[in-house]
Amino acid sequence: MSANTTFDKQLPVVIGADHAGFAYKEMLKQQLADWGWTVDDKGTYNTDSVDYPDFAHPVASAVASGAAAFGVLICGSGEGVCITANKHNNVRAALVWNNDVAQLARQHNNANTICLPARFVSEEQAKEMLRLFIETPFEGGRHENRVAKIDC
Ligand SMILES: O=C(CO)[C@H](O)[C@H](O)[C@H](O)COP(=O)(O)O
Repeated sequence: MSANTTFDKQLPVVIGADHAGFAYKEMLKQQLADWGWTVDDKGTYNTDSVDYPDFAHPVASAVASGAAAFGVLICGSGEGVCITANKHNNVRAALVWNNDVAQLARQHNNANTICLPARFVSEEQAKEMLRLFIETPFEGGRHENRVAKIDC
């Protein structure tokens, strides 16, 4: 399986998770490295109970500043990290739970951060959704103006 990209491969991918997403983060880090990405891991680094904003904010900051090509966030439902990341201007974090949503988040929303629900999808599903997210380009057209209106 390849992962051709629509993102800038000169930049690292930034990744973060809470305790519920830790195992998936480790698995996805390896997958991203196998696809040729440099990965900037913002934690957490074990399964001790933690607060998801402590990891979602650093990931979102790296995406917002342009230091990262895109962000990957994982928690139990994906909701906490997604809500947190979307507080940052220039971050379009998408909660992705199936393959179609992974593609639509890129095609229609030009999402630059993928949020995955570790407690509700398998590791294989998570990998495939990440691959589709990376490989799917933004469609532009009628979506350009809508995306431009998101930040406030
Ligand atoms: O933020 C979340 C819910 O929106 C995440 O799913 C967290 O991982 C979850 O709340 C953690 O739950 P726990 O009972 O503290 O493990």
